[in-house]
Amino acid sequence: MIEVRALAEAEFRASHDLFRRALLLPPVKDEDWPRGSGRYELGRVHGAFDGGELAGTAMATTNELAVPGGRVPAGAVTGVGVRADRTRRRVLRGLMRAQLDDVRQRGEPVAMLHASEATIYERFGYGVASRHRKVELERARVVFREDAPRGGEVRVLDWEAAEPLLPEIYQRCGIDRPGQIGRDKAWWSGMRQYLGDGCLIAVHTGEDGVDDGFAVYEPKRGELAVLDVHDMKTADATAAAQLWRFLLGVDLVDRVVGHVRPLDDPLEWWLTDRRRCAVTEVEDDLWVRLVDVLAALRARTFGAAEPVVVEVRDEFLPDNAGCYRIGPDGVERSTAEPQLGLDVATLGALYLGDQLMSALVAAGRVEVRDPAAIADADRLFATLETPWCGTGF
Ligand SMILES: CC(=O)SCCNC(=O)CCNC(=O)[C@H](O)C(C)(C)COP(=O)(O)OP(=O)(O)OC[C@H]1O[C@@H](n2cnc3c(N)ncnc32)[C@H](O)[C@@H]1OP(=O)(O)O
Repeated sequence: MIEVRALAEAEFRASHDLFRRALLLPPVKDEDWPRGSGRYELGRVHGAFDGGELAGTAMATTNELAVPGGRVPAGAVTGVGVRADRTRRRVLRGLMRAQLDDVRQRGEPVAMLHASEATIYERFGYGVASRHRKVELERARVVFREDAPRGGEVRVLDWEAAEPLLPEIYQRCGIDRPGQIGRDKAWWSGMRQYLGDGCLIAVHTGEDGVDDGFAVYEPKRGELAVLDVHDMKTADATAAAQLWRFLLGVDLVDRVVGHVRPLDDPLEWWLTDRRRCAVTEVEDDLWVRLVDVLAALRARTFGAAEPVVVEVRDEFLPDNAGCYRIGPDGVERSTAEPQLGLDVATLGALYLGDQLMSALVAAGRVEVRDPAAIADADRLFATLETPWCGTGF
Protein backbone atom coordinates (compact mmCIF):
# COMPACT_ATOMS: atom_id res chain seq x y z
CA MET A 1 0.00 0.00 0.00
CA ILE A 2 1.53 3.33 -1.09
CA GLU A 3 0.85 6.32 1.15
CA VAL A 4 1.56 9.83 -0.19
CA ARG A 5 1.91 12.88 2.04
CA ALA A 6 3.64 16.25 2.19
CA LEU A 7 7.08 15.91 3.78
CA ALA A 8 8.34 17.72 6.88
CA GLU A 9 11.39 19.97 6.52
CA ALA A 10 13.56 17.37 8.26
CA GLU A 11 12.75 14.96 5.41
CA PHE A 12 13.76 17.26 2.53
CA ARG A 13 17.32 15.99 2.33
CA ALA A 14 16.18 12.37 2.09
CA SER A 15 13.86 13.46 -0.72
CA HIS A 16 16.69 15.28 -2.47
CA ASP A 17 19.01 12.28 -2.21
CA LEU A 18 16.32 9.92 -3.47
CA PHE A 19 15.81 12.18 -6.47
CA ARG A 20 19.55 12.33 -7.13
CA ARG A 21 19.83 8.55 -6.91
CA ALA A 22 16.94 8.20 -9.36
CA LEU A 23 18.88 10.47 -11.76
CA LEU A 24 21.92 8.19 -11.26
CA LEU A 25 23.76 10.84 -9.23
CA PRO A 26 25.43 10.40 -5.80
CA PRO A 27 23.78 11.87 -2.70
CA VAL A 28 24.39 15.56 -2.06
CA LYS A 29 27.52 16.48 -0.08
CA ASP A 30 27.06 18.17 3.31
CA GLU A 31 28.73 21.36 2.04
CA ASP A 32 26.47 21.52 -1.04
CA TRP A 33 23.14 20.89 0.68
CA PRO A 34 22.59 24.46 1.99
CA ARG A 35 22.80 25.83 -1.59
CA GLY A 36 20.26 23.36 -2.97
CA SER A 37 17.86 23.23 -0.04
CA GLY A 38 16.50 26.78 -0.44
CA ARG A 39 14.20 25.66 -3.24
CA TYR A 40 12.28 23.21 -1.04
CA GLU A 41 8.97 24.75 0.03
CA LEU A 42 7.15 23.35 3.02
CA GLY A 43 3.91 21.71 1.87
CA ARG A 44 5.09 21.40 -1.75
CA VAL A 45 7.41 18.40 -1.34
CA HIS A 46 5.58 15.10 -1.51
CA GLY A 47 6.84 11.70 -0.47
CA ALA A 48 5.39 8.30 -1.29
CA PHE A 49 5.89 5.68 1.39
CA ASP A 50 5.86 1.95 0.89
CA GLY A 51 5.76 0.01 4.17
CA GLY A 52 6.84 3.18 5.98
CA GLU A 53 9.92 3.71 3.77
CA LEU A 54 10.33 6.62 1.37
CA ALA A 55 9.92 5.10 -2.10
CA GLY A 56 9.42 8.17 -4.27
CA THR A 57 9.24 11.92 -4.20
CA ALA A 58 8.06 14.92 -6.22
CA MET A 59 8.19 18.62 -5.45
CA ALA A 60 6.96 21.89 -6.87
CA THR A 61 8.03 25.47 -6.39
CA THR A 62 5.79 28.51 -6.56
CA ASN A 63 6.32 30.45 -9.75
CA GLU A 64 4.56 32.18 -12.61
CA LEU A 65 4.50 31.57 -16.32
CA ALA A 66 4.40 34.17 -19.07
CA VAL A 67 1.53 33.39 -21.44
CA PRO A 68 0.36 35.36 -24.48
CA GLY A 69 -0.79 38.71 -23.13
CA GLY A 70 -0.08 38.08 -19.46
CA ARG A 71 1.21 35.83 -16.70
CA VAL A 72 -0.37 32.99 -14.80
CA PRO A 73 0.51 31.50 -11.38
CA ALA A 74 2.15 28.15 -11.98
CA GLY A 75 3.54 25.26 -9.96
CA ALA A 76 7.03 24.40 -11.23
CA VAL A 77 7.31 20.63 -10.86
CA THR A 78 10.71 19.09 -10.30
CA GLY A 79 12.58 16.61 -8.11
CA VAL A 80 10.51 13.66 -9.35
CA GLY A 81 12.06 10.30 -8.62
CA VAL A 82 11.17 6.79 -7.54
CA ARG A 83 13.62 4.37 -5.95
CA ALA A 84 14.93 1.94 -8.58
CA ASP A 85 13.64 -1.02 -6.52
CA ARG A 86 10.12 0.47 -6.35
CA THR A 87 9.48 1.57 -9.95
CA ARG A 88 6.40 0.55 -12.01
CA ARG A 89 4.21 0.11 -8.95
CA ARG A 90 2.24 3.29 -9.53
CA VAL A 91 4.30 5.34 -7.09
CA LEU A 92 4.61 8.19 -9.59
CA ARG A 93 0.89 8.06 -10.32
CA GLY A 94 0.15 8.54 -6.59
CA LEU A 95 2.61 11.43 -6.40
CA MET A 96 1.15 13.13 -9.47
CA ARG A 97 -2.35 12.82 -8.06
CA ALA A 98 -1.37 14.44 -4.74
CA GLN A 99 0.69 17.11 -6.46
CA LEU A 100 -1.89 18.19 -9.03
CA ASP A 101 -4.60 18.27 -6.34
CA ASP A 102 -2.32 20.51 -4.31
CA VAL A 103 -1.56 22.78 -7.30
CA ARG A 104 -5.28 23.21 -7.84
CA GLN A 105 -5.96 23.94 -4.17
CA ARG A 106 -3.34 26.69 -4.31
CA GLY A 107 -5.26 28.32 -7.13
CA GLU A 108 -2.53 27.78 -9.71
CA PRO A 109 -4.25 27.12 -13.05
CA VAL A 110 -1.11 25.63 -14.55
CA ALA A 111 1.66 23.16 -13.66
CA MET A 112 4.87 22.96 -15.67
CA LEU A 113 8.01 20.89 -15.84
CA HIS A 114 11.03 19.82 -17.85
CA ALA A 115 10.91 16.09 -18.48
CA SER A 116 13.84 13.67 -18.15
CA GLU A 117 12.10 11.46 -20.72
CA ALA A 118 9.38 12.40 -23.20
CA THR A 119 7.41 9.22 -22.43
CA ILE A 120 6.43 9.95 -18.84
CA TYR A 121 4.13 12.93 -18.42
CA GLU A 122 1.57 13.01 -21.22
CA ARG A 123 -0.55 10.45 -19.38
CA PHE A 124 -0.90 13.00 -16.57
CA GLY A 125 -2.07 15.70 -19.01
CA TYR A 126 1.20 17.51 -19.72
CA GLY A 127 1.86 18.67 -23.30
CA VAL A 128 5.01 20.04 -24.93
CA ALA A 129 4.36 23.79 -24.86
CA SER A 130 7.73 25.05 -26.08
CA ARG A 131 10.88 23.73 -27.68
CA HIS A 132 14.51 24.77 -27.63
CA ARG A 133 17.51 24.17 -29.86
CA LYS A 134 21.20 23.51 -29.51
CA VAL A 135 23.63 25.34 -31.78
CA GLU A 136 27.29 24.52 -32.47
CA LEU A 137 29.81 26.83 -34.13
CA GLU A 138 33.43 26.25 -35.20
CA ARG A 139 34.90 29.38 -33.75
CA ALA A 140 37.62 29.91 -36.36
CA ARG A 141 35.09 29.94 -39.21
CA VAL A 142 32.63 32.41 -37.74
CA VAL A 143 32.62 35.97 -39.05
CA PHE A 144 30.08 38.56 -37.90
CA ARG A 145 28.42 40.74 -40.52
CA GLU A 146 29.24 44.41 -40.51
CA ASP A 147 25.57 45.24 -39.94
CA ALA A 148 25.14 42.97 -36.90
CA PRO A 149 24.17 44.99 -33.81
CA ARG A 150 27.15 46.27 -31.90
CA GLY A 151 27.58 48.30 -28.74
CA GLY A 152 28.36 48.30 -25.04
CA GLU A 153 30.95 46.30 -23.14
CA VAL A 154 31.35 42.74 -21.93
CA ARG A 155 33.10 41.89 -18.65
CA VAL A 156 33.78 38.43 -17.21
CA LEU A 157 32.93 37.56 -13.61
CA ASP A 158 33.10 34.44 -11.46
CA TRP A 159 30.06 33.14 -9.59
CA GLU A 160 31.02 34.97 -6.41
CA ALA A 161 30.88 38.35 -8.13
CA ALA A 162 28.03 37.54 -10.51
CA GLU A 163 25.51 35.82 -8.22
CA PRO A 164 24.34 39.01 -6.47
CA LEU A 165 23.85 40.76 -9.86
CA LEU A 166 22.15 38.04 -11.88
CA PRO A 167 18.61 38.07 -10.40
CA GLU A 168 18.23 41.76 -11.26
CA ILE A 169 19.69 41.44 -14.76
CA TYR A 170 17.40 38.48 -15.45
CA GLN A 171 14.44 40.56 -14.32
CA ARG A 172 15.56 43.43 -16.53
CA CYS A 173 15.67 41.11 -19.54
CA GLY A 174 11.90 40.69 -19.14
CA ILE A 175 9.63 37.77 -18.34
CA ASP A 176 7.19 38.55 -21.14
CA ARG A 177 7.87 36.05 -23.89
CA PRO A 178 5.43 33.11 -23.53
CA GLY A 179 7.20 30.32 -21.68
CA GLN A 180 9.39 32.55 -19.51
CA ILE A 181 9.30 31.97 -15.77
CA GLY A 182 10.66 33.70 -12.67
CA ARG A 183 14.03 32.94 -11.07
CA ASP A 184 14.37 33.74 -7.38
CA LYS A 185 17.58 33.84 -5.32
CA ALA A 186 17.16 30.20 -4.31
CA TRP A 187 17.01 29.27 -8.00
CA TRP A 188 20.30 31.03 -8.68
CA SER A 189 21.94 29.45 -5.70
CA GLY A 190 20.81 25.98 -6.80
CA MET A 191 21.95 26.65 -10.37
CA ARG A 192 25.37 27.77 -9.18
CA GLN A 193 25.73 24.52 -7.27
CA TYR A 194 24.47 22.47 -10.22
CA LEU A 195 26.74 24.08 -12.83
CA GLY A 196 29.77 24.30 -10.55
CA ASP A 197 32.76 26.58 -10.26
CA GLY A 198 34.09 25.81 -13.74
CA CYS A 199 31.66 28.38 -15.11
CA LEU A 200 32.27 32.03 -15.83
CA ILE A 201 29.67 34.70 -16.38
CA ALA A 202 29.94 37.25 -19.19
CA VAL A 203 27.88 40.34 -18.40
CA HIS A 204 26.96 42.91 -21.03
CA THR A 205 26.63 46.57 -20.11
CA GLY A 206 24.72 48.75 -22.55
CA GLU A 207 25.86 52.17 -23.69
CA ASP A 208 23.63 53.65 -20.98
CA GLY A 209 25.82 51.94 -18.36
CA VAL A 210 23.13 49.43 -17.34
CA ASP A 211 23.78 45.67 -17.28
CA ASP A 212 21.33 44.21 -19.78
CA GLY A 213 22.39 40.65 -20.52
CA PHE A 214 24.56 37.76 -19.38
CA ALA A 215 25.87 34.39 -20.50
CA VAL A 216 26.88 31.60 -18.12
CA TYR A 217 29.55 29.62 -19.93
CA GLU A 218 31.99 26.83 -19.20
CA PRO A 219 35.24 26.43 -21.13
CA LYS A 220 36.45 22.81 -21.30
CA ARG A 221 39.82 21.68 -22.52
CA GLY A 222 39.93 18.23 -24.12
CA GLU A 223 40.85 16.92 -27.53
CA LEU A 224 38.92 19.99 -28.66
CA ALA A 225 38.56 23.11 -26.56
CA VAL A 226 34.81 23.58 -26.18
CA LEU A 227 32.98 26.50 -24.66
CA ASP A 228 29.52 25.45 -23.44
CA VAL A 229 27.03 28.28 -23.10
CA HIS A 230 24.57 27.00 -20.49
CA ASP A 231 22.41 30.05 -19.98
CA MET A 232 22.06 33.33 -21.80
CA LYS A 233 19.49 36.07 -21.40
CA THR A 234 19.50 39.51 -22.91
CA ALA A 235 17.23 42.54 -22.92
CA ASP A 236 17.82 43.35 -26.59
CA ALA A 237 19.56 42.34 -29.80
CA THR A 238 22.64 44.48 -29.14
CA ALA A 239 23.36 42.72 -25.85
CA ALA A 240 22.81 39.31 -27.50
CA ALA A 241 25.04 40.03 -30.52
CA GLN A 242 27.76 41.49 -28.34
CA LEU A 243 27.74 38.50 -25.98
CA TRP A 244 27.89 36.05 -28.90
CA ARG A 245 30.73 38.10 -30.41
CA PHE A 246 32.59 37.83 -27.13
CA LEU A 247 31.94 34.08 -26.68
CA LEU A 248 32.99 33.38 -30.26
CA GLY A 249 36.16 35.41 -29.74
CA VAL A 250 37.66 33.62 -26.73
CA ASP A 251 41.20 32.55 -27.65
CA LEU A 252 42.11 28.86 -27.93
CA VAL A 253 38.47 27.75 -28.14
CA ASP A 254 37.67 25.41 -31.07
CA ARG A 255 33.91 25.05 -30.70
CA VAL A 256 31.17 27.08 -29.05
CA VAL A 257 27.99 25.23 -28.08
CA GLY A 258 24.82 27.12 -27.18
CA HIS A 259 22.46 24.97 -25.10
CA VAL A 260 18.73 25.46 -24.58
CA ARG A 261 18.48 28.37 -27.03
CA PRO A 262 15.18 29.70 -28.42
CA LEU A 263 14.15 28.40 -31.85
CA ASP A 264 14.13 31.98 -33.17
CA ASP A 265 17.53 32.98 -31.77
CA PRO A 266 18.77 35.50 -34.40
CA LEU A 267 22.42 34.37 -34.22
CA GLU A 268 22.67 33.05 -37.79
CA TRP A 269 21.32 36.36 -39.14
CA TRP A 270 24.41 38.08 -37.73
CA LEU A 271 26.94 35.82 -39.49
CA THR A 272 28.40 36.20 -42.99
CA ASP A 273 27.87 32.45 -43.45
CA ARG A 274 24.73 31.32 -41.66
CA ARG A 275 25.65 27.64 -42.10
CA ARG A 276 28.44 28.09 -39.53
CA CYS A 277 25.66 28.11 -36.94
CA ALA A 278 24.67 24.46 -37.00
CA VAL A 279 21.45 23.50 -35.24
CA THR A 280 22.34 20.09 -33.84
CA GLU A 281 19.29 19.43 -31.67
CA VAL A 282 15.68 20.58 -31.30
CA GLU A 283 14.01 19.23 -28.17
CA ASP A 284 10.97 19.66 -25.97
CA ASP A 285 11.52 22.51 -23.51
CA LEU A 286 8.61 23.29 -21.19
CA TRP A 287 5.76 20.83 -20.60
CA VAL A 288 2.56 22.52 -19.47
CA ARG A 289 -0.44 20.97 -17.71
CA LEU A 290 -3.65 23.01 -17.66
CA VAL A 291 -4.81 22.12 -14.15
CA ASP A 292 -7.83 24.40 -14.31
CA VAL A 293 -8.58 24.61 -18.02
CA LEU A 294 -11.02 27.50 -17.83
CA ALA A 295 -8.79 29.67 -15.61
CA ALA A 296 -5.70 28.83 -17.68
CA LEU A 297 -7.38 29.74 -20.97
CA ARG A 298 -8.74 32.94 -19.46
CA ALA A 299 -5.23 33.93 -18.36
CA ARG A 300 -4.06 34.35 -21.97
CA THR A 301 -5.28 36.51 -24.82
CA PHE A 302 -6.41 35.21 -28.21
CA GLY A 303 -6.05 36.63 -31.70
CA ALA A 304 -8.78 38.07 -33.91
CA ALA A 305 -10.98 35.35 -35.42
CA GLU A 306 -14.42 33.80 -35.12
CA PRO A 307 -14.82 31.97 -31.77
CA VAL A 308 -14.49 28.17 -31.84
CA VAL A 309 -16.04 25.55 -29.58
CA VAL A 310 -13.48 22.98 -28.48
CA GLU A 311 -14.25 19.81 -26.55
CA VAL A 312 -11.50 18.93 -24.08
CA ARG A 313 -10.95 15.42 -22.69
CA ASP A 314 -9.13 15.01 -19.39
CA GLU A 315 -8.92 11.55 -17.88
CA PHE A 316 -6.65 12.48 -14.95
CA LEU A 317 -8.61 15.58 -13.84
CA PRO A 318 -12.04 14.78 -15.27
CA ASP A 319 -13.85 17.91 -14.09
CA ASN A 320 -11.92 19.81 -16.78
CA ALA A 321 -13.67 17.75 -19.44
CA GLY A 322 -16.27 19.53 -21.55
CA CYS A 323 -16.73 22.20 -24.18
CA TYR A 324 -15.10 25.62 -24.16
CA ARG A 325 -16.00 28.55 -26.40
CA ILE A 326 -12.72 30.31 -27.15
CA GLY A 327 -12.82 33.73 -28.80
CA PRO A 328 -10.96 37.05 -28.92
CA ASP A 329 -13.41 38.40 -26.33
CA GLY A 330 -12.74 35.62 -23.81
CA VAL A 331 -13.35 32.00 -22.91
CA GLU A 332 -16.37 30.34 -21.34
CA ARG A 333 -17.79 26.88 -20.81
CA SER A 334 -20.27 26.08 -23.57
CA THR A 335 -23.14 23.75 -24.27
CA ALA A 336 -22.89 24.28 -28.04
CA GLU A 337 -21.91 21.47 -30.41
CA PRO A 338 -18.10 21.16 -30.42
CA GLN A 339 -16.28 21.93 -33.68
CA LEU A 340 -12.94 20.44 -32.58
CA GLY A 341 -12.02 17.84 -29.96
CA LEU A 342 -8.70 17.17 -28.24
CA ASP A 343 -7.16 15.93 -25.01
CA VAL A 344 -5.77 18.27 -22.38
CA ALA A 345 -2.12 17.44 -23.24
CA THR A 346 -2.74 18.52 -26.85
CA LEU A 347 -4.27 21.74 -25.53
CA GLY A 348 -1.02 22.21 -23.57
CA ALA A 349 0.89 22.10 -26.88
CA LEU A 350 -1.32 24.91 -28.22
CA TYR A 351 -1.38 26.98 -25.06
CA LEU A 352 1.75 29.12 -25.52
CA GLY A 353 1.57 29.17 -29.32
CA ASP A 354 4.28 26.63 -30.07
CA GLN A 355 1.92 24.61 -32.24
CA LEU A 356 -0.96 25.63 -34.46
CA MET A 357 -4.24 23.75 -34.48
CA SER A 358 -3.74 22.90 -38.17
CA ALA A 359 -0.42 21.19 -37.39
CA LEU A 360 -2.03 19.12 -34.65
CA VAL A 361 -4.92 18.26 -36.97
CA ALA A 362 -2.34 17.04 -39.51
CA ALA A 363 -0.70 15.02 -36.74
CA GLY A 364 -4.01 13.31 -36.01
CA ARG A 365 -4.23 14.76 -32.51
CA VAL A 366 -7.52 16.63 -33.05
CA GLU A 367 -10.96 15.37 -34.02
CA VAL A 368 -12.44 17.71 -36.57
CA ARG A 369 -16.20 18.06 -36.68
CA ASP A 370 -16.26 21.43 -38.44
CA PRO A 371 -13.21 21.95 -40.75
CA ALA A 372 -13.93 25.70 -40.96
CA ALA A 373 -12.95 26.00 -37.29
CA ILE A 374 -9.32 24.99 -37.94
CA ALA A 375 -8.26 28.28 -39.56
CA ASP A 376 -10.08 30.26 -36.86
CA ALA A 377 -8.33 28.25 -34.15
CA ASP A 378 -4.98 28.93 -35.84
CA ARG A 379 -5.64 32.66 -35.73
CA LEU A 380 -6.90 32.54 -32.15
CA PHE A 381 -3.95 30.62 -30.67
CA ALA A 382 -1.16 32.14 -32.82
CA THR A 383 1.36 34.31 -30.95
CA LEU A 384 3.82 36.93 -32.13
CA GLU A 385 6.77 35.45 -30.26
CA THR A 386 8.00 31.89 -30.36
CA PRO A 387 7.57 30.50 -26.86
CA TRP A 388 10.73 29.66 -24.95
CA CYS A 389 11.43 28.90 -21.31
CA GLY A 390 15.21 28.52 -21.18
CA THR A 391 15.17 28.14 -17.40
CA GLY A 392 16.02 24.71 -16.05
CA PHE A 393 14.40 23.68 -12.77
C1 LIG B 1 10.08 16.85 -13.62
C2 LIG B 1 11.16 15.87 -13.28
O1 LIG B 1 11.66 15.87 -12.21
S1 LIG B 1 11.70 14.81 -14.51
C3 LIG B 1 12.59 13.54 -13.66
C4 LIG B 1 11.83 12.25 -13.64
N1 LIG B 1 12.65 11.26 -12.91
C5 LIG B 1 13.46 10.38 -13.54
O2 LIG B 1 13.55 10.31 -14.76
C6 LIG B 1 14.27 9.53 -12.62
C7 LIG B 1 14.28 8.06 -13.06
N2 LIG B 1 12.95 7.47 -13.16
C8 LIG B 1 12.14 7.31 -12.09
O3 LIG B 1 12.43 7.70 -10.96
C9 LIG B 1 10.81 6.60 -12.32
O4 LIG B 1 10.99 5.62 -13.32
C10 LIG B 1 9.67 7.54 -12.77
C11 LIG B 1 9.48 8.63 -11.73
C12 LIG B 1 9.95 8.18 -14.10
C13 LIG B 1 8.39 6.71 -12.89
O5 LIG B 1 8.01 6.24 -11.62
P1 LIG B 1 7.11 4.90 -11.45
O6 LIG B 1 6.68 4.86 -10.04
O7 LIG B 1 7.82 3.75 -12.01
O8 LIG B 1 5.86 5.24 -12.37
P2 LIG B 1 4.42 4.57 -12.25
O9 LIG B 1 4.58 3.11 -11.86
O10 LIG B 1 3.55 5.39 -11.37
O11 LIG B 1 3.97 4.68 -13.74
C14 LIG B 1 2.88 5.43 -14.19
C15 LIG B 1 2.75 5.18 -15.64
O12 LIG B 1 3.87 5.75 -16.32
C16 LIG B 1 4.57 4.78 -17.07
N3 LIG B 1 5.99 5.14 -16.96
C17 LIG B 1 6.63 5.44 -15.84
N4 LIG B 1 7.90 5.73 -16.09
C18 LIG B 1 8.06 5.62 -17.41
C19 LIG B 1 9.17 5.80 -18.26
N5 LIG B 1 10.36 6.16 -17.78
N6 LIG B 1 8.99 5.60 -19.57
C20 LIG B 1 7.78 5.23 -20.05
N7 LIG B 1 6.69 5.05 -19.27
C21 LIG B 1 6.83 5.24 -17.96
C22 LIG B 1 4.22 3.48 -16.45
O13 LIG B 1 4.38 2.41 -17.35
C23 LIG B 1 2.78 3.72 -16.06
O14 LIG B 1 1.98 3.60 -17.22
P3 LIG B 1 0.41 3.22 -17.10
O15 LIG B 1 -0.25 4.30 -16.28
O16 LIG B 1 -0.02 3.20 -18.51
O17 LIG B 1 0.38 1.91 -16.41
